[in-house]
Amino acid sequence: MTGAPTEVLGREEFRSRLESLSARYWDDHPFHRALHEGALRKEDLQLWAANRWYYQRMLPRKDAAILSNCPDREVRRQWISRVTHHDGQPGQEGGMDRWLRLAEATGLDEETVRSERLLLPGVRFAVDAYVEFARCRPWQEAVASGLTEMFAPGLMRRRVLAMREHYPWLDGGALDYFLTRIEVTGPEGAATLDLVLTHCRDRGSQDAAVAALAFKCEVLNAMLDAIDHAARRPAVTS
Ligand SMILES: O=C(O)c1cc(C(=O)O)c2c(n1)C(=O)C(=O)c1cc(C(=O)O)[nH]c1-2
Repeated sequence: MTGAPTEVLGREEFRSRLESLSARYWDDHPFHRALHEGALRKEDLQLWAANRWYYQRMLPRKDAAILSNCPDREVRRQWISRVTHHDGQPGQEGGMDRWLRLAEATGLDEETVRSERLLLPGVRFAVDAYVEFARCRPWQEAVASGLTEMFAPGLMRRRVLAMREHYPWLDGGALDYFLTRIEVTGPEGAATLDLVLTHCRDRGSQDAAVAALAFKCEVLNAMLDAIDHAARRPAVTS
């Protein structure tokens, strides 16, 4: 017999296929390595912060797209906190504000970040592809694409330690974005995994979930490729 396998994966096998994609995560990307080794110049940090701003800004819209595609009330009740985490509740600060604080600590002013003058085309294309994926694909796949969060807590912890050590000129509130995310990302990643394991019930949707997570790893790496390329560009001498 030929064709794709159709046997449904057991929960543990499905989980381990998803987790095996940690090998394609962006933790070990050369730009992250340089960031964590203290090898970045101030202007590289600025470029990184200004470009990741676009990711941060689009995350709640990505999550709102998932909500709009999801017919399951219980899932929507659970998912909506991702929108409010980044946007903030009325009158309160959200993740986007904390990211702006980090960007300002690198020496950028808020207007420069918000104007997106420093936004690289490669980062825009990658982030837009992620949001478009959430708009167009079944909600289970879009949720699965967010599973990179399973891999994020350790990376964020390492980053906070490394940034304190190597970039001590960043002021006190600069790392609040990551300190807040570290608390949230672990439980969110576990809840997302449970949703995917529960709601992808046939082999087709299980394979699609694995492919969605691989796609998301590509989105993240494409962002850093673009930033790394721009940051390391040698100065023009003539
Ligand atoms: O700093 C990081 O390395 C990192 C990675 C990721 C990720 O793995 O997608 C997210 C975040 N941070 C993050 O702060 C965040 O809010 C977030 C949301 C999502 C998502 O796909 O919905 N990923 C991530």
